[in-house]
Amino acid sequence: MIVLAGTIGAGKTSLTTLLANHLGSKAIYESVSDNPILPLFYDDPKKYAFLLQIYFLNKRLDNIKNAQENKLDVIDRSIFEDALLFQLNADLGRSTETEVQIYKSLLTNMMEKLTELPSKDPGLLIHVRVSFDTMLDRIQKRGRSFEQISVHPDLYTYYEELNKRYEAWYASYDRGPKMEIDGDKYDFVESKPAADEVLKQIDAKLFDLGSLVG
Ligand SMILES: Nc1ncnc2c1ncn2[C@@H]1O[C@H](COP(=O)(O)OP(=O)(O)OP(=O)(O)O)[C@@H](O)[C@H]1O
Repeated sequence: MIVLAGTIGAGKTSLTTLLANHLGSKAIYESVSDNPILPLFYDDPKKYAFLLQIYFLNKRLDNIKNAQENKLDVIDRSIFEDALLFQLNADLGRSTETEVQIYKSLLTNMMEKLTELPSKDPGLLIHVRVSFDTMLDRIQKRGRSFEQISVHPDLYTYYEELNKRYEAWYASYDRGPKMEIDGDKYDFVESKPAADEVLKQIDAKLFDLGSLVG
């Protein structure tokens, strides 16, 4: 399986669609509109951070189970970023260190159990890197009301810190092969040439890894 990673609004879901169409494989999405906890979390992060994390853990495990048929199936968000988001929430006082520790130990326990699956670790992780300015632009343009800084001014710090932490997170990711896409340079949603270039870069990596043969 191939997994996308990156901050809020980086374009993971769009690239998942593009890539799965290009490879002729299955795209597996985590639906935001069906998520009943997300708007509650944005309204009252302290109350709902832990519940949201458990909700996502359950969904991500489902996604991994669904992506076992074909090594080119694409998941729009990796399970490995959730701990980064949850730790940030704890550092901002929206959850406690005890909750983070319990979450991490549950995650480790569940991931150990997944050894039974043929491909529990991604064959390739693709990080879409965007600058803080691009991130803010995209969140605003997409217009999900609960994600807007104009609605929840505290989100500015949350987004800024999240964007900063992604760099270290990507550098330390070691579950398998990885690559980065420059989401500032290549607007693969708006520009067909940019989309073609990004797909070319991913194809080249998949060839190198032996996941695609020419
Ligand atoms: N572990 C988590 N903890 C808190 N919030 C999360 C977590 N995972 C996802 N979210 C929230 O869920 C929403 C969707 O996140 P995600 O980044 O997966 O999709 P997205 O913003 O639509 O990304 P893209 O535009 O790159 O497709 C965002 O509001 C994000 O903050």
